[in-house]
Amino acid sequence: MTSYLRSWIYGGTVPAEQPDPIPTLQKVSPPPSDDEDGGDTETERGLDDDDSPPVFPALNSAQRAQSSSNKPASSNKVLSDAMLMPPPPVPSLSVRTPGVPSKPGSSLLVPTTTTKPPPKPNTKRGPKVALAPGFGPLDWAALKSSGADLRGVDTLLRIPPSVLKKHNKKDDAWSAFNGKVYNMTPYLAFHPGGEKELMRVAGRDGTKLFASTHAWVNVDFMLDACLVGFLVPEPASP
Ligand code: HEM
Repeated sequence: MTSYLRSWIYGGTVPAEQPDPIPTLQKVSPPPSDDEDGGDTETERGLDDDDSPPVFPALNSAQRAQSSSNKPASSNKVLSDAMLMPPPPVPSLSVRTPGVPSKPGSSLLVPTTTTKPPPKPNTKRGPKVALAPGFGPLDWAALKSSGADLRGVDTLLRIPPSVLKKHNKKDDAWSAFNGKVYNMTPYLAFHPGGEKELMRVAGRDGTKLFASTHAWVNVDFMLDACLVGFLVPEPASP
């Protein structure tokens, strides 16, 4: 059976082992019969005891003829490993050292953000000051909307730097932020950064220090009830 399969697969020429010779058809003439009909029963054809399947493909088929004679010898070769297509190259990712670019121009470059050390937090700002009871942000909001006079002036003023300079005491502390002058005195006890820090800009323009400390704080909203006027250039002396 194996020799038959081999002959089927290799088309008759087996490289390693020679196939069994293909049996040739032998014409068996029926034995002389007494039957006048000429004899057509199974017993008469001699097939009654033969359970073997028919040969496939048939011994005289065109398929068999083609496979055994027409194929070139090279088509029967089994490819060895060396003749096969080589496997794809191993991706360089597996041998890449973290933090070191594998190849210039590679799409697998480490993002520059991961190689830079994180920026140091701003340590220039002082710590939050513990506010006295009744001086929290909500208390300040309540005081602002209470209608109490937090300006100390009857009308908005035009304030030159020389005038601003004079308001530098705790009980009379003015400061300019973005061209607007505010009376900081009522806010001193409410400032989360403490009175001391706030007094650093008393009597002068505090825009720069304010922005470098906490640019996200909305001073115009925080001190809207404390507005006293606008910073103007010094009038020219006569
Ligand atoms: C009059 C204008 C100012 C207002 C309305 C104001 C308001 C505030 C507010 C609302 C906070 C809390 C911020 C937060 O929690 O994120 C704060 C914190 C602080 N402020 Fe001011 N501030 C003013 C001016 C200043 C100035 C001139 C300084 C001077 C350096 C200063 C120094 C600080 C500091 C050090 C903190 C620290 C606490 C923190 O880390 O939050 N502030 N300020």
